[in-house]
Amino acid sequence: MNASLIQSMINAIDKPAIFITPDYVIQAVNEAYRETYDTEVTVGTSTCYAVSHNNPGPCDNHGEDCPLTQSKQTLRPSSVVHIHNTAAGRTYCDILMKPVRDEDGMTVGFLEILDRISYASADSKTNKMIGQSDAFKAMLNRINRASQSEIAVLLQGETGSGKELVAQAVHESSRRKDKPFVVIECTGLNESLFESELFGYEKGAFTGATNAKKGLIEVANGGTVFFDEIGDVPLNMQVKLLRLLETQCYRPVGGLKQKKADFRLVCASHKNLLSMVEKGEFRQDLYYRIAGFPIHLPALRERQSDIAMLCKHFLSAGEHRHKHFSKQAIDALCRYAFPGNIRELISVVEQSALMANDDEILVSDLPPQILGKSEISVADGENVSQQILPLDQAEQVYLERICKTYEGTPDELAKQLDVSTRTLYRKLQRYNIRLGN
Ligand SMILES: Nc1ncnc2c1ncn2[C@@H]1O[C@H](COP(=O)(O)OP(=O)(O)OP(=O)(O)O)[C@@H](O)[C@H]1O
Repeated sequence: MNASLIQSMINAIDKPAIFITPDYVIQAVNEAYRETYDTEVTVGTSTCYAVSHNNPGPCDNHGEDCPLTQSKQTLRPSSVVHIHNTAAGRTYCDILMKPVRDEDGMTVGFLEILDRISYASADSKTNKMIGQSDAFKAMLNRINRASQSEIAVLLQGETGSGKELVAQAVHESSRRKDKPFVVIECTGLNESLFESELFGYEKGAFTGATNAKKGLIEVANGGTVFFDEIGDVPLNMQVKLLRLLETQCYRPVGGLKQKKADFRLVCASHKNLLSMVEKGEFRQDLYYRIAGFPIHLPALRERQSDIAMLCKHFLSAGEHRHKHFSKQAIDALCRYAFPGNIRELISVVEQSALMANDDEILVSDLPPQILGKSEISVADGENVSQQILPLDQAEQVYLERICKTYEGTPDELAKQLDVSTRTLYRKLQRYNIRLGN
C-alpha cells in the first residue's frame, strides 16, 4: 500500500490516529495524534508504546492488554481502554485497532484510532470518575461505546456503586450533552404522581392544578432522561412507560393533545431485573426496551485496587487534605466488603480522618464496621465481635490503641506485654506505630 495513500487515510480521521507496522513502528500520523502527546513522533522510528505510555516495550510486557497483539492474533479489529500519558496528564483512551489489508487480502499494517474519555481519570487530583482497576476500565469501555449511540442503557450495580455518575457520563459524552440531563427517582412514585411528574398537567386537570405544569419528559427535551431504580416502578405504570418508549408520545394529565417526546433513555437498578421478569414483577417487554445495552457497575470489593486512589481522592476533596492513610489502614479497607460501596467509602474516609490525631490515619482510626468489631474496641477487652479477625490485624489494632495513651517507657510496656523490648520495637516498626502518640 502506498505511503501517501495511507497518510491521506489517516488525515481523514477526525480523532487522533496512527498507522503502525506489526512491530509497533508508526508509519503515518495525523495532527490530532501529534497534538495529544508531548512526545515527538518520528515517522519510521517512533513506536506507539513509547509515545503513548513512555514505555520501553510493548504494553503486554508492562501489565496491560495490547490491542495490537490481539489484532495480530485474530486479524480482526480489537479495542481496549488504556491510560495514556498525554500532554493533558494521565488520560483514559478507548483504543480501536483495525488491521489494514491490501488488494490481495494481505495485512499490511494496523490502524489505531483513539477516543479520549473525558469523564474518568486515573489521577486522584481531578474531579472525575476515579479508578484504574481492570473492572473499572471494562466499565469505561462500555460507557464509551454506549455514549456514541442512542441505544437505551441499563446500569446494573449495587447501591452506591456510582450509577448516577455513570448515567451523567453517558449523557455528557453523547451528542445530547448540551441539552438537559433529567433524573426521575422512581422509588415511591404512585400512579398519579408518576403521570403528573412525567407528563405534566393542564390547568384545572385536578384540584390544586391552578396552573399548567411541564412534565419532566418535556423538560428533558432533546436531552437524556435517567430513570433511577426503574425496578421500583409498579406494574400498572410500567405499561404507561412502555407506551411512552414505543410511541415517543404522551398526553399531559387533563390534556387532549398528544405531545412528542425526544429524549435518550438511561435506566438504573440495584435489583436483578431479569429475575424480577421471571417472577412476573417486571414486564418482559419493558425489560427488553430499556436494556438495549446493559452495563455492569462493579462493586467496590470487585475493584479493591482502586481503594487507595479513591481514599486519596476523597481526602483531597475535603477539609482533611493534608492527611493520608497508613498502608495498614488501606490493607484493612481492602479486606472489607463495602456493602454501601463508594458512598460508604466516602463516609469511612470522613470518619477516619476526623478520628486521626495526626496526619497519618491508622487502622485504629477506622470505623468499627471495617474491623468487624462492635463500638467497644479490642483494646477494651470486652464485647469483641463474633467476626474473626486476622491475628496480625487484631495485634495491630491493640498495639495502636495502647500506644496512643501509654505513658511509660518501651521497656515497661514490653514487660507488661510479656515480650522483649526488641520484639516490641519490631512490631511497632512493622505496623508503623509510634509510642505515646
Ligand atoms: N468512580 C468514582 N469516582 C469517584 N467518585 C465516585 C465514583 N463512583 C461513585 N462515586 C461517588 O459515590 C457516591 C455514590 O455514587 P452514585 O450516587 O452515583 O451511586 P448510585 O449507584 O447511583 O447509588 P444508589 O444505588 O444509592 O442510587 C457519589 O458521591 C459519587 O460521586
